[in-house]
Amino acid sequence: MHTAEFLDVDHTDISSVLAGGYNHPLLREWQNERQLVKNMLIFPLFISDDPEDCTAIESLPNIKRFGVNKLASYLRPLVAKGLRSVILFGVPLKDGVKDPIGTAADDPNGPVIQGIKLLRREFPELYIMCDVCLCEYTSHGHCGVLYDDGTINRELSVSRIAAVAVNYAKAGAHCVAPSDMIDGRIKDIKRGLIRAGLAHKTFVMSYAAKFSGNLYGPFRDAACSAPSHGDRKCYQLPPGGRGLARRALKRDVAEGADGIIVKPSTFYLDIMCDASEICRDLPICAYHVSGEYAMLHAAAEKGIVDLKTIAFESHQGFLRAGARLIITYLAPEFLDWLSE
Ligand SMILES: NCC(=O)CCC(=O)O
Ligand SMILES: [Zn+2]
Ligand SMILES: [Zn+2]
Repeated sequence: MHTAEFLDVDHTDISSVLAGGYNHPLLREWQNERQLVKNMLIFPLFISDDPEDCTAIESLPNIKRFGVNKLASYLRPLVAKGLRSVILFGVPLKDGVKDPIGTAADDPNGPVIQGIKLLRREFPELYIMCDVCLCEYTSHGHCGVLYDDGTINRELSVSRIAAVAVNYAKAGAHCVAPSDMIDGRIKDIKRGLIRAGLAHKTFVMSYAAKFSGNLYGPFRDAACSAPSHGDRKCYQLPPGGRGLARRALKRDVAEGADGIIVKPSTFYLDIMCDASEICRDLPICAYHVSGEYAMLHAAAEKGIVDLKTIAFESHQGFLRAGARLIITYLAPEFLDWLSE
């Protein structure tokens, strides 16, 4: 019979042995440059203008759209489990509320302003962020105000978006997060907040590197915000545009952004890494978007991945790439997993 041999090699190369660095569960935790913890999680909330709304979104498993009367009872158990922050998206459902300039975005009786006030009252410790964009509220579904030829009117868009941001801050939002990607809005929002006497207590979180792509579909179902014509490729970044993202990051830091969002997350880890280098003094936030979330769920349902394992693996990747915060639809699951 053949006898297996062991090769007698010189073992003096001690630096080749890495396993001793992670052979114990505690060591594997020590190897994390950043540990995923509950205070990093920001949970997106869709609030509609039907106060009694409680609608499941088919393409976004486990996520519902709520009216203001249904929000508190849904959130209370999550806050009790350690949820520290939410980001609000308004969804106007009523006929005739959308117009070319997104008037409904900061309607004092609209879902976002009413939602801010309710959450501040019901959950004094909860940090309230507001997505700021016009696309949910414009009749054409674009993120800004348009010229007659359908292109973005930058000046009008930015001044409208800045007004909306200031009105959210006036209503009590702790943080405004403009997601429109129209040039120059950070500067104008910051100036508007200073003029309103709110800049010292309002965090401006810029979606500085938001890429146009195929991952926002379920969100558009939830927020009813698909553009009625054209696409967003002239203001959101092209997926290959790493250089453009670096320029946008530098620009938004120079305009006074307090924090930076990279969106989507999984396919843009190089951008997160760039952001943590370019914006090293600011917290970087990854946005694990609706399409990424829906894909993980679909793969888990098919038995291709285990949801919990893949959730930790993907979100750990964002932290490794430089993110410190994560906007994620998986926040409720993570609150349970991190309590185990
Ligand atoms: N401003 C938010 C989006 O554009 C979409 C996010 C998502 O797909 O989850
Ligand atoms: Zn938008
Ligand atoms: Zn958006």
